[in-house]
Amino acid sequence: MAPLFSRLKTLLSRDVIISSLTARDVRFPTSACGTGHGSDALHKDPNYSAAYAVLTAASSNSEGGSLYSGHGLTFTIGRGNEVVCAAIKSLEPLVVGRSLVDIFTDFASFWHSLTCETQLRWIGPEKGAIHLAVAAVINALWDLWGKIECKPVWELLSDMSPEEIISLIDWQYLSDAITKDEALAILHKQYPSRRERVEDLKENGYPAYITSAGWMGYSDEVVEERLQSALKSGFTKFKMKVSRDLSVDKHRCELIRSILGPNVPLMMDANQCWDVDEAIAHMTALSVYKPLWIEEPTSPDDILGHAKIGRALRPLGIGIATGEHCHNRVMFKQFLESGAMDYCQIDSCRLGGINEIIAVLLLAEKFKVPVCPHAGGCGLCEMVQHLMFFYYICISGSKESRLIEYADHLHEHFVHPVTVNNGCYLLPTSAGYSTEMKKESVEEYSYPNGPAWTKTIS
Ligand SMILES: C[C@H](O)[C@@H](O)[C@@H](O)[C@H](O)C(=O)O
Ligand SMILES: [Mg+2]
Repeated sequence: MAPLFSRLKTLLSRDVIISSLTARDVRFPTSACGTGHGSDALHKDPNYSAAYAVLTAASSNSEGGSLYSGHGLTFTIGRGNEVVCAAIKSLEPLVVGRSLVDIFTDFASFWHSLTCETQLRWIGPEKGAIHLAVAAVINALWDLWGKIECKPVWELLSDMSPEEIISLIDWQYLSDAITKDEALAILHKQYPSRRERVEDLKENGYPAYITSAGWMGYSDEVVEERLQSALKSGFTKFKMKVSRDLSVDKHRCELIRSILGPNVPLMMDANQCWDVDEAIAHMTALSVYKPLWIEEPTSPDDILGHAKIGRALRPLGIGIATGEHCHNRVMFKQFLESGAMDYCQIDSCRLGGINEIIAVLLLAEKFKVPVCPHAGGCGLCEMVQHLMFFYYICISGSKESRLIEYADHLHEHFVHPVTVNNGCYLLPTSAGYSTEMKKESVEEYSYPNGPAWTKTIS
């Protein structure tokens, strides 16, 4: 029996079960009054939202209240939230009544039981609203586990042995690209030096780039003001949105480069707005502004298209970044194996939560593609910090070419929001996955009956 699992059995008896699962539809009116927050070429009016899953755990033998609660979420940009909340409710019979010890000591089987339930899998499999719902539930379980162990999730993961980490993954569909032995070798390589990297993180944090200075809907004045303030607070790397309109993009590039200078790293994000050949033509025209990468240049499902764009743009010094809409490990496997992705942008709740994300982090390491996770949104920064700290400590062993995205929105609604100082994420110390939202925020922004919405609607 692995040490972590025996310790878990001393902390919890088998009769501690999941006693309830609720889904709350929490939406923030970020697009109200045409603020432009979060907007891009295709998503012009996002209302950043969380399909918020709350799990409670209690002893099945007592009348008493719950012992623990875990909070998880998946990110949507508004109306889709109702579909994901309904999908979370559909998972309830697979979750409520299950023993926590059974779940955590064979987490891969539990994960598989959610993604492969014989009738629900038809509306995926492992994609779309049902997979987002799995992510919310799995994220809530990790938050719960961290709280039981009194550790932030990055630390819970980084204290696991390579074998324990491997046991979290559902290996189905992966064996042609990475074997368990190869994954173990990656983890064992970094094992002896884990402590050094924890110390480094405590001292220096982890470098971030900022997105929220360059949303599509911002006026020139707002872009300028936000860039200046980001520079002042210590950011040194930036991302801007690009669109189908080349003259608008050139104008914004001129503006942004005039403020940042020619050499500050600048990323561009097209949010899927071009066909493959259009992407090549558009980015060739923007190459004078020296973007480090072009993100989501075309359909997120078009692996061969990304490969073609990459072949055309790499000679111009532009890499291909994608992944925020890449819905499962099988898609990532193909992107990585075919050289269609230069920066791997896992999303903390597009994939089915931490268990599947670890599989992708290991795949990316095997194919030597740096991971720069998608964040921002609502609660994504809170989650990805744990994933990147774990990735650095246990898998990559290096910060080179690997950045965490940061956007400056909605952190105030979380009980333990991220702390970013001088352009770097700092190590979180509170137990769990940083996913718990403030009760008053959940009430205020519950859709459609929370005061924030009744005021807007009436
Ligand atoms: C609608 C959203 O804000 C997206 O524009 C955002 O997630 C973006 O793609 C990003 O990379 O941060
Ligand atoms: Mg993006």
